[in-house]
Amino acid sequence: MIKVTKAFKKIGSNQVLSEINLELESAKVYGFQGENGSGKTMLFRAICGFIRLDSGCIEIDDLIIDGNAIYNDIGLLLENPSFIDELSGFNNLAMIASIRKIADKNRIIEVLDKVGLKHAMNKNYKTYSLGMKQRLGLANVILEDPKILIFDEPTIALDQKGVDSLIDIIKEEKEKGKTILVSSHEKNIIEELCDKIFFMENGSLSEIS
Ligand SMILES: Nc1ncnc2c1ncn2[C@@H]1O[C@H](COP(=O)(O)OP(=O)(O)OP(=O)(O)O)[C@@H](O)[C@H]1O
Repeated sequence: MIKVTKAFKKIGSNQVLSEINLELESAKVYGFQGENGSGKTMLFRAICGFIRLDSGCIEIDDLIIDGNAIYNDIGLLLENPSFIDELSGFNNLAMIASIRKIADKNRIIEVLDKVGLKHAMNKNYKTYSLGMKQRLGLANVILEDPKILIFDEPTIALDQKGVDSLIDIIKEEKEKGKTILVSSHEKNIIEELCDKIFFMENGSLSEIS
């Protein structure tokens, strides 16, 4: 369970998160909509512990997320995932997997297959198209089977086949009991996938459905 209580963050004179309250459960998909700059990415970063709130609190499974503690069972896909140019897609994931040793070689191949990149897994990342880079980002998010999955604009640069695999992945992960957060400007994707939809505006959050 993710619990956000009165989360507040100002950067300069800009109120990027304004008294946000949220409770997110497992086995649910939550959609976040809102104009560019409305605060969706900031909220995701705060949940991951990448930015420190000015006030308020974020708790995940009773762990308070602050400068001292982060919850490490989260897979996050940010808008522009970046990997090492000179390594192949496979070796980029293998390097990441070598840190926690949760995913082995077979798991890496399995996720690359799932996102439709198996055929190109030995090619250097720098030769990947934008959509292939986004697919590798997706593979990285699910690689270690995290309990919480956050997808920030996941459809960027994906072709229809890529979008279809993304939808299948999100549905499958929900079935496995994951808590899933998705931001997208594509209304139909949000409506098809999400159990609850939130709208962000100038750092404030409201519930649409
Ligand atoms: N590194 C930063 N330093 C200062 N302000 C920032 C920084 N990153 C984002 N902001 C500001 O925080 C606010 C929220 O931005 P955020 O990236 O969360 O928007 P978003 O809803 O994710 O937008 P988009 O739909 O374009 O992805 C914006 O006003 C933005 O200008």
